[in-house]
Amino acid sequence: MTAHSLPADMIRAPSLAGPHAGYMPGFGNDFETEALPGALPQGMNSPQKCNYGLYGEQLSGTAFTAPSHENERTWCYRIRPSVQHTHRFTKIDMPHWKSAPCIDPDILSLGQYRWDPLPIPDQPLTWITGMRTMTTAGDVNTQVGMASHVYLVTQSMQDAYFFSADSELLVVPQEGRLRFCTELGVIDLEPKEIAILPRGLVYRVEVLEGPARGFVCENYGQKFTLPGRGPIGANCMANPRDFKTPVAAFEDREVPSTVTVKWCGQFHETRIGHSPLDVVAWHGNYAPCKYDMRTYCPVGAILFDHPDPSIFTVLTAPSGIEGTANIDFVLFRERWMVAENTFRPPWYHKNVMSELMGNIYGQYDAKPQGFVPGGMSLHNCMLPHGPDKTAFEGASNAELKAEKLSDTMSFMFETRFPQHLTPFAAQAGHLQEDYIDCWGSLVKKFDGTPGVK
Ligand SMILES: O=C(O)Cc1cc(O)ccc1O
Ligand SMILES: [Fe+2]
Repeated sequence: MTAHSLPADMIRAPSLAGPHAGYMPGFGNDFETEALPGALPQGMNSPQKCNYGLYGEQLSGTAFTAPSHENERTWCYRIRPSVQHTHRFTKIDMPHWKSAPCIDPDILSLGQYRWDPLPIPDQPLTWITGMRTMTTAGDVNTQVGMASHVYLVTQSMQDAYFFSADSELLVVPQEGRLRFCTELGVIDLEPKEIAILPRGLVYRVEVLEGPARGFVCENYGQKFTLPGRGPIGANCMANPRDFKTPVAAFEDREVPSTVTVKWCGQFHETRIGHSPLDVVAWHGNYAPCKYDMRTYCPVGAILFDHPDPSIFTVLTAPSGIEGTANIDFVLFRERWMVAENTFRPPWYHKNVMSELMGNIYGQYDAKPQGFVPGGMSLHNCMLPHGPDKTAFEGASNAELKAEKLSDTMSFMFETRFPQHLTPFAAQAGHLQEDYIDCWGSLVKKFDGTPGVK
């Protein structure tokens, strides 16, 4: 038997050309792809015998009976069925990867918080051991809410694989380049891109350029989807064709390996004698993808006022309450500011939703200092926030000519649930103890007399 190891001997479907040869365009499309000719059954899912001696297996991402437009599943044709990749589990400790509910009565999550970038430590850290949970919200057992993490990765996973039964992972790199070798193909990821790794998908993470740091939104609930654009129409914001799903690629490798599974907030390990990335062909709409945020087409104020930041939603994960997301992923990227007679930065705000922000690069308009690349902030449910003193005074007195906000990319994970700080986030040396002082020097201008102050 020949051994095909990823990425050196990666087997690609030969039919795709162009700059994205390893990827297929579209969001949630019904894709089909095969790494060996004729491996994918045509016209049916379950032939009596599959070509190449492959096993047919369905991966269900939604309930069988979910409405057709939301129903997601993928048919995999693989060297071994998954039951041979995951059995006889042993519980293992992963002390820094927490799940909701993770509420410590001694930790005050009520507040506005900001963190400097997490320093990358000297010790070797993989995708699993390098995950540092900052906040949790909702409940992993009832499949509502989310967790936010920072990943610090210095080492590739070797003969080691992972899947989360708890969650879909939205990955937002900030530094370094990673390769996700998944059951359904290979995704290379770098800053300015994001990836979505579906619940249950098995993968290994390699470091292409390290160290790697970034943010993860772990979504316990319904899958991320594109927001409705309403009157904006059929174009702009995130366009479906800019999402890229990898073509089929497989490994036929017989080596002692481990599979780590996250299940109901706990970690378990299973030992097997081969690579589980053995899907030779697949078809369906439940698959990983990546998206280049430079293709996000922002729509905003072209005459006056500052619209709600929901105008910049890239992806939304519904909660079951219409218009009230389990999670919105919102992008603040470079754009023109042209609004007349307007205070242009984000306004002061109290929000029923809780807002966790991260800076990928550059300067965020509401916080010219302190919110730095790799840093994060949390404005929890109904906790006031807004421009700091410098941003307020600057924007209140600026000449309102057309201005390009260049060299800037920040994002927000916004959830309907309060977010609770983990012990790590509350005690970390990179927590900025003086964050709230950024509003302390805002002066009272009101003196009872009319007129612009
Ligand atoms: O800066 C923030 O915290 C997020 C935010 C963005 C925006 O455009 C309006 C309000 C708001 O809170
Ligand atoms: Fe806000």
